[in-house]
Amino acid sequence: MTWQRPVPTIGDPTSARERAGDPAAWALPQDAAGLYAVIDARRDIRRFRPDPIPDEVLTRILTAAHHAPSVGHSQPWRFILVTEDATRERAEVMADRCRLRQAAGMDPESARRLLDLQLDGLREAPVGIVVACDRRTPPGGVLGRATFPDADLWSCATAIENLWLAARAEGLGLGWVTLFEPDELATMLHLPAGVETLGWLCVGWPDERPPEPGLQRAGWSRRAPLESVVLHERWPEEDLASPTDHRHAAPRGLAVPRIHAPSQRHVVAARDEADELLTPPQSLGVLDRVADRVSALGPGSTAPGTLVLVGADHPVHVHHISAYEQRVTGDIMAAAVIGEAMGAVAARTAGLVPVVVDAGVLVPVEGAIAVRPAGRRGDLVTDDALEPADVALLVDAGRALGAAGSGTVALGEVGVGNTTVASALAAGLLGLGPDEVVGLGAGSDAAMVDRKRAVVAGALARTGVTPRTDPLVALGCLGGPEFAVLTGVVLGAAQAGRAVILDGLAATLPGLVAVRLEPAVSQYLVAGQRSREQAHAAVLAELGLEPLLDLRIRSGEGVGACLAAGLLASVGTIRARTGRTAARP
Ligand SMILES: Cc1cc2ncn([C@H]3O[C@H](COP(=O)(O)O)[C@@H](O)[C@H]3O)c2cc1C
Ligand SMILES: O=C(O)c1cccnc1
Repeated sequence: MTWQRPVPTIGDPTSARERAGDPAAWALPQDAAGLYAVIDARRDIRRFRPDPIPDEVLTRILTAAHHAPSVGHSQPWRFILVTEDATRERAEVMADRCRLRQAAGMDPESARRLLDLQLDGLREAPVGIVVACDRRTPPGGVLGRATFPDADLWSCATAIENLWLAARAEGLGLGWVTLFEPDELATMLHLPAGVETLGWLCVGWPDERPPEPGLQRAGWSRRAPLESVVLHERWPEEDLASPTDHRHAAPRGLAVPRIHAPSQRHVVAARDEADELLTPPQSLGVLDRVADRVSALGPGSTAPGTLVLVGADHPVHVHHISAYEQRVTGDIMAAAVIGEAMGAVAARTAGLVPVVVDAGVLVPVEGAIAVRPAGRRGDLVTDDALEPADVALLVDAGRALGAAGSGTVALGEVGVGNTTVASALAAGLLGLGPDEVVGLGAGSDAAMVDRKRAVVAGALARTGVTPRTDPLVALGCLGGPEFAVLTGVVLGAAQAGRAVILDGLAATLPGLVAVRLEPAVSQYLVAGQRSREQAHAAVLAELGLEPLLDLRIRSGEGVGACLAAGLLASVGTIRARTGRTAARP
């Protein structure tokens, strides 16, 4: 039956249905015209009347500044109000010194114009507002600053713009002066280390009412046409110095057909639908985020599909980097064929069909799909893992496997010694050192961990793989057959519109390789779990994925991915069966 929608009494009362019905209803039509008029009429004011600014007006414009956006809501701005004559006079002297110094380095015409610029506002304006940014919180501690450490300064700049527009609406003039040595200004105002200024704002009743920007009227510069600053899709080719100017060189080698992310329309539709359930929006947390993304792939996309379990042996085993003999790989694969390996059992338990692929197990696995490399196999330290032709072949075979079937695709791997391979590949793809990637695998002791690190270091030194290396080349140098086949599985599944559920480290790296080849693949990836392997967290972070399970799983074989697939399927069922709500009649 249909239930009345529970409307929250706090926060956002609107429903997805209302928002879909009138996406523009958030507008403030009665205010928009005024806002545009103020933006248009804002000027940099350099001449001021000495009349005081009423306190309530000053408070209003400072409030507008304080309501600016800030990175991670850090509110790093500080507004130092300067009214003492002595300080304002010293500031003017400081600015004059800078002006002369800067003019000395200019051509005579530009210098003359700079010298003609009015700076008297520093002394004339009744209030100086020095905007300072308190940068003493380390960037990593502020949401959004770890990646853009200067975002705190930009936040302060947005506060200045708010202040400026509010001042203009009040009829006040504002001039932003940056002709200072920042340290000199900071010293004068006793700013502590770690607090930076963005300059001095002269604020007061204007003694000029310029209809156009002063520098434009003075012939200094003109407003560029809008078309010259709005670019479409990417930086124009003709402006790049050389083809190698691209920061991300297109991967060469295998031609990969383009994969498209699900359309934004479908993503929003999936979220709209979830919003009508008789539960608070996004109440299932990470599961809801993942289910929204997967549901956008179409009906049945959260249903359990297949576990593609790929096994291979590794020449790197000669370096004594696994606690187990190589023949274990074949045993586990044989058990998988008859449904007794843990991964195969986990798949069946979650309603997934196991597909067992022999990608180069020492002794061929009877009953498995054979996709075995034909060429040389190397130990990473003295030779590449795979020849390029085999990489291409294995990726292509994986593609077909990923595309076959419906519902989710879970990734699984078996390969004694492959956590060493996975660590080397992770180090190459992420630019990390051996200490940051090597983990315990199926059970290493300290001496074995040391050998694993030495192998990774040797492999990196020999191949020189970096995050810029063509990812397929990296697979050949540092990967292995199961990594190549699973990369193809990811590409094929994404192309077929199926969600891919990643497992542990070795069954997550193929997701990263595929994303490097085709960025849109990321929209199809689900992190099933975060395993115990050291590098796994870094790889998931690079993919921007939050795992569904974080249980220190170290089974490999796709067990974690299958458990997560079951969870995701449950969420699909829960969503399908939970009552729908409607707006109040
Ligand atoms: C009985 C057994 C079953 C496994 N199933 C998966 N793995 C897991 O451990 C192996 C990688 O660890 P390392 O790099 O330390 O050798 C891979 O086969 C992986 O899937 C297994 C390991 C063992 C021993
Ligand atoms: O991270 C994993 O998936 C893992 C860890 C140990 C052994 N095999 C796999």
